[in-house]
Amino acid sequence: MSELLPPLLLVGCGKMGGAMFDGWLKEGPAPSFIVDRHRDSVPPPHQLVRSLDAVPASFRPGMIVLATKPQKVDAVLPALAPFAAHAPVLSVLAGRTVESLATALNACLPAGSGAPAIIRAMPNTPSAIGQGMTVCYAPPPATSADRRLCARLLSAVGEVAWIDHEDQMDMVTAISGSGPAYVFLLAELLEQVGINHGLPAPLARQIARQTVAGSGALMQASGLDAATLRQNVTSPGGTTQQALAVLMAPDAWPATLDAALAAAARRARELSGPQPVS
Ligand SMILES: NC(=O)c1ccc[n+]([C@@H]2O[C@H](COP(=O)([O-])OP(=O)(O)OC[C@H]3O[C@@H](n4cnc5c(N)ncnc54)[C@H](O)[C@@H]3O)[C@@H](O)[C@H]2O)c1
Ligand code: PRO
Repeated sequence: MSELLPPLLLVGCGKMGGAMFDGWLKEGPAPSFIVDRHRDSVPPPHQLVRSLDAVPASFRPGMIVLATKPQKVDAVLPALAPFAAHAPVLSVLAGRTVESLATALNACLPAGSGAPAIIRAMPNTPSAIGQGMTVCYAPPPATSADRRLCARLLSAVGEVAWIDHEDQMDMVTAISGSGPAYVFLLAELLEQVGINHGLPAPLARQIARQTVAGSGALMQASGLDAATLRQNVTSPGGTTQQALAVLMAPDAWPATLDAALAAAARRARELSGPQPVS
């Protein structure tokens, strides 16, 4: 039997925190506290509370996971600080830099406290089914033990990669953090175009969904390059070639995706520091 994941203090259990927690539940973390205003329940032995003030001061998490919206995080830092004095913080906030978060957290700690260990990570929602992709950045004072613990937690919900340069995180966010949304949009558009061209709606939905899901599964199972898999579909002089000539024109998908990812990365940079409360 695999070793239990350590006790967690998860602050924010919405779409992303919830996706990770649902994945961790399959591995069985040690009894943990989940702080969230909206989630209805968590299975025992874990405890759901509405505010950090309800977490016993004696609780010693192995890892604190911060997954509130960037606009909400500064409000939770004063109550989080006593726990952060004893455990590393894994932040999944888009944009917010380690230095900015450390400065804000430090301001809540008693004078003379050591600098908090903060690991910045960008996961994605397929973590809920163990198919996530998380990229991590862990500068000192995070230790190699903190990195190992973080890798253990995140590898329980998918693949993990590390970067040494924090400025790469904004493009990572644009690609793998936001990426599932682009894939789901593709499924939506395939379905809608099918309907617009006269297909029955249930059929359009079925073929769009299974095409996206099956293509992802094939890419993973085969290990082949995406370009090879694309070429395997593209018969010379056939139908796919005609569609790809439209999509691959320089001013079509290449330019559109470049602009879209640049916009997402720009927004991540805007979120690098404390945000106005919304
Ligand atoms: N959604 C994604 O695909 C995704 C991917 C990667 C990273 N992220 C990051 O994850 C974070 C959360 O995003 P989300 O989409 O899950 O948002 P969300 O709104 O679904 O979840 C945030 C949760 O935090 C809770 N919360 C906020 N303030 C609180 C407080 N003071 N006390 C207790 N609970 C509080 C809310 O109840 C909510 O359930 C963001 O920082 C985002 O950048 C999201
Ligand atoms: N969802 C978050 C956002 O849209 C971060 C990546 C995916 O900001």
